[in-house]
Amino acid sequence: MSDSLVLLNKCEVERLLSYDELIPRLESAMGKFSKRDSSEIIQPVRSVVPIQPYNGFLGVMPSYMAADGILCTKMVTFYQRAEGSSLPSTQATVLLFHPERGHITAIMDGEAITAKRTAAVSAISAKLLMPALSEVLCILGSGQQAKSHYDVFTNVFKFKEVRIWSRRREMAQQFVNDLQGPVRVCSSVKEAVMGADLIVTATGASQPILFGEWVKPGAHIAAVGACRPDWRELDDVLMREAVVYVDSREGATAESGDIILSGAHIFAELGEVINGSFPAQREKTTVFKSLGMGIQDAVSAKLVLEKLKSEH
Ligand SMILES: NC(=O)C1=CN([C@@H]2O[C@H](COP(=O)(O)OP(=O)(O)OC[C@H]3O[C@@H](n4cnc5c(N)ncnc54)[C@H](O)[C@@H]3O)[C@@H](O)[C@H]2O)C=CC1
Ligand SMILES: O=C(O)C1=NCCCC1
Repeated sequence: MSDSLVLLNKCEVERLLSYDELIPRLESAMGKFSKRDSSEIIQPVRSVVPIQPYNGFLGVMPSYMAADGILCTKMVTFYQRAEGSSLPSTQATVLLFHPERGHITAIMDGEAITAKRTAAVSAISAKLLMPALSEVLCILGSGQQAKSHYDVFTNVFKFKEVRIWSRRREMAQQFVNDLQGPVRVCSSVKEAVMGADLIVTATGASQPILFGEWVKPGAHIAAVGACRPDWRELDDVLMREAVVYVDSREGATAESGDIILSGAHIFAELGEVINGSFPAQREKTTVFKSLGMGIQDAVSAKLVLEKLKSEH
């Protein structure tokens, strides 16, 4: 393959990015990030431009991973869409640069990267934090993230039961109709989460939808939505009673309404558990508050490019 600019669309990125290869790379990158060695990784907190009239925002997510030779940025927009809108809520493009020369080497779709790397990171949190015997998976939401989370969780783990809830029952039913495996559609969040061992919250909610009183003690919650300082998915009871893990302390304290507004204490970053500097308190109720990190996009994009090059 020559050194010319690589352009990749969503189908190509989806094809080239496998969870098997992505998960170990994300674990390694998050472990390194949590060591805070700026000669290894530079990743500022996401710059966010609110687009108030349309309930959206533009996020810019640069990162530099010196030892891995990755210089990258993602540009992502997120809009709170009306139910049933044909437009995607999350849209993104990832740029890779030549770290030494500074020119752009690849421009690729970031929607598939965002869907897969977010779900893969939640799978890492589940691997470390969900109860040792986890039989019931519950997903709240039926959009892009719900789908990628369903895919990775049912591939990596074995559940006896999978449940889904979505604001409109027909959206949850549609989600299930498009799948192979058995999934129970639930009529309320309470019905969906009671007794669940692993709960994924992947909604566009800005007010709490998941209440601590419904959550089984010891369950693990991978909280993916509510990525603005005034948005919530989880209530104060859950946030204060659970052991809270985050992807980045700086990101979580700047962007997570669930953390900022509840006053919850952040116990550790996932990377600190991966490093062994903080324990995985699997026997307790745990929340992993995910906001998304530039380095997750960077290692995903690098993997996509490596896979492409290996085919030529
Ligand atoms: N942590 C991370 O790294 C990332 C987080 N996200 C966040 O994940 C969430 C889901 O994103 P996508 O799946 O791309 O969006 P989507 O639009 O495809 O799906 C959103 C789902 O949330 C539901 N929903 C919307 N408003 C709701 C409300 N008020 N109450 C209950 N349910 C509601 C919709 O019915 C839909 O099922 C968003 O909050 C997004 O910002 C997205 C990308 C990465
Ligand atoms: O990390 C990301 O990418 C995103 N996080 C929050 C919502 C928009 C996309």
